[in-house]
Formats: sequence, structure tokens, C-alpha cells
Amino acid sequence: MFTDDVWAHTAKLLRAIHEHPFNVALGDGSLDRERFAFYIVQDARYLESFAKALATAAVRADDPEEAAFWARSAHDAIAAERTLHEGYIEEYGLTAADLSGVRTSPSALGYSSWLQANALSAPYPVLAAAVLPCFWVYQDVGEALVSRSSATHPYRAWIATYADPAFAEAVATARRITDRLADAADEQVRAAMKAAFVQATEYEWLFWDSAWRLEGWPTRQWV
Ligand SMILES: Cc1ncc(C[n+]2csc(CCO)c2C)c(N)n1
Repeated sequence: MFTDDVWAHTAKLLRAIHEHPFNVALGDGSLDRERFAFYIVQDARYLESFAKALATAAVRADDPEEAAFWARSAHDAIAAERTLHEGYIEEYGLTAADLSGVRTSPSALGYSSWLQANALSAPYPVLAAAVLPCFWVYQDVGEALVSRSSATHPYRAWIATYADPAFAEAVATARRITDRLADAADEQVRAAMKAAFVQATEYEWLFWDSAWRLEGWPTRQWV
């Protein structure tokens, strides 16, 4: 199956994601609030773009079941964004003025823009492959983190959202859709699907890494 193959192909990268200092610190609860808050703000921005990419997939799907799945996922991404805003952002005491003062990081902007470009101009099967790591990598990381985190863990509520059984079901559906599309695709489209899956997984690593580095814009000093 296509998704088994690309998952195996990204095994080293996935290990690097699991072992990234951000995720290690998130797992043992030692992650500092500044990095977690930075991550949450960037993720809230990312989720807005991701929801639009999913909504576009719903428009472009040639099968009504698939359209319904993407539309539901777009809704869920917006709901996740709201939860972040109402929950963690409030908990961290961030005001609307604080939030508007945080610039979207180069990596978060890169990932979001790349997804939107795929949504608008890549073949539909390539779009499915581009959004799959977002579902799958998170569920994989979430499951590993939950098994390591205690009930009193400071970030447990966040981790739990990604280890939810309903979320595992969404991963299975996204994989089924991508496999069906890969089966029907020609060699060229399949190669583009694989490249998109790998690129998105690289962006997933970069997203955590940029939060760890509190990545800003070095050019800010001149504007
Ligand atoms: C950078 C980044 N990548 C993936 C997710 C996970 N995620 C967000 S919405 C959604 C699907 C619909 O609920 C998934 C899997 C995230 N939060 N941030």
C-alpha cells in the first residue's frame, strides 16, 4: 500500500520528530511555558490555513464520502483552533493585543503557504498526500506522549486531544482515501504524492523545531 511505503520511507525523519528536544520536553512535562505558548500561537495560525486547505479538498474531491470527510476535518481543525484560543491562550494570560503582536514564524508561514498552494494548484491526489502527515504524525506523536505522561502533566490536556480514539479513526480514513487515490494514479502523480508526503513530514519536524528555537524574522531589525 502507498501509505505503508511512504511511512516506511520517512522512518528516520519520524524518529527525529519523536526524539526532538521539543517533544521530549513536552513528554516529560519540562517544556518551558514560553516555548509552549509560542508553539500554541503558531499552531492556532497554522490551523486556520490548514482548515482552508481541507475545505478546498472537500470542494475538489470526486467522491461525496471523501468530500464529507474533508469538510468534517476542516470543521474539526477550526474547533481545535478555538479550543487553543479559549483554553491555553487564556491560561497563558495572552491578550488579543499580545497575540496580534506575535508574528507568524517563517516556518509556520512556509508550511501553511505550501499547504494552501497544494490545495489550489496540485492534483487532488497530491493534496490528499500533502495533508496526510498532519493527521498521522500528530496521532503517532500524541500516542507516544500519552503513554509517557502522568495525569498531572502540565500539557496533558493538549496531548490527550491527539491520542483520542476519534482522531485515530480520522487517520485511518485519510490513509484509506490516499491509498485509493494512489492506486488509481499514474506513475508521475504517485511520485508527486510521495514527494508531497515527505515534504509535509519535513515541515512537521520544522514546525516543532521552530517553536523550540522561538523562531523569529531576523529581518525585523530593518523594518
Ligand atoms: C503543525 C501541526 N500539524 C498537525 C496538527 C494536527 N492537526 C490539527 S487539525 C487536524 C485534523 C483535523 O482535526 C490535525 C491532525 C497540528 N495541530 N499542528
